[in-house]
Amino acid sequence: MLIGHQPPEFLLAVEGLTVSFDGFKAVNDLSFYVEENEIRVIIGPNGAGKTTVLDLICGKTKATSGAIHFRGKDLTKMKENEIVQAGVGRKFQTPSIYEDLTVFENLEISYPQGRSVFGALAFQRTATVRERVEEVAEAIFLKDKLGMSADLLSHGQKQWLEIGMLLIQDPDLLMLDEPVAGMSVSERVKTAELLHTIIKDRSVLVIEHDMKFVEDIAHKVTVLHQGQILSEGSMDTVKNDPKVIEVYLGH
Ligand SMILES: Nc1ncnc2c1ncn2[C@@H]1O[C@H](COP(=O)(O)OP(=O)(O)OP(=O)(O)O)[C@@H](O)[C@H]1O
Repeated sequence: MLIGHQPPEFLLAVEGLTVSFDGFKAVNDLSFYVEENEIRVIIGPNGAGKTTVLDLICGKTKATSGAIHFRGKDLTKMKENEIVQAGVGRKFQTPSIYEDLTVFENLEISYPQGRSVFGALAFQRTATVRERVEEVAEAIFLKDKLGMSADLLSHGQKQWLEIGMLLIQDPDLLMLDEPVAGMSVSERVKTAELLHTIIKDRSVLVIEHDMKFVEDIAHKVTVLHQGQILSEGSMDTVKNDPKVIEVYLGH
């Protein structure tokens, strides 16, 4: 080894990850590495294993073999709640916000301190919590909607609110499954802006089919096919890769 040469520091190192469902390998000996402050996008045809990869990272699905290193821990050995505590936040495709609460209350109950033994809603509204709620609301473009009942938000605003509910927990890795599905063009542009702002303090792993959006956000793209990497690199590299055109982009 060269003197003074440091191995690169990855926030997330997925190594040899495999999961079999009744003998079918949905993810097959997969390895990829995400750096600090990186926006990584996973693309690929239907059934490629994209959602399963996020399920494995957040502990919803248990790996058959392989490792997922995150901040010195192997996530494959941890329970879902421990993985959240370790700093991994995951947003699913459908927003799961509390429709009958206001935007403020949705953010407030997601503040980590809210999950105390006294119950999520009973804790005191400290100045710190209010400040943090306002800061997050501003980032997700909902500062002027804090008092609004969440059921009155547009679909895109509900998606942002859910991202906000994860951001308030300050995860080091935020995983988003098709965050701009169903959003208007202007909402997509603002979501790209939001992701570029929030990676100052974290990395983001996104599954997405909207290639314009991928182009706007991705530092690096991983193309999955049949549970394995078909191609990886910059958007330019992967979109000009004949293998990617053949199995995905050409359709
Ligand atoms: N719990 C499970 N049991 C059995 N098979 C599963 C399970 N979860 C996923 N699969 C299968 O694994 C494969 C990969 O599914 P996955 O949802 O990860 O694909 P995807 O790339 O996210 O697809 P899409 O773009 O359609 O969401 C599919 O063939 C799916 O049917």
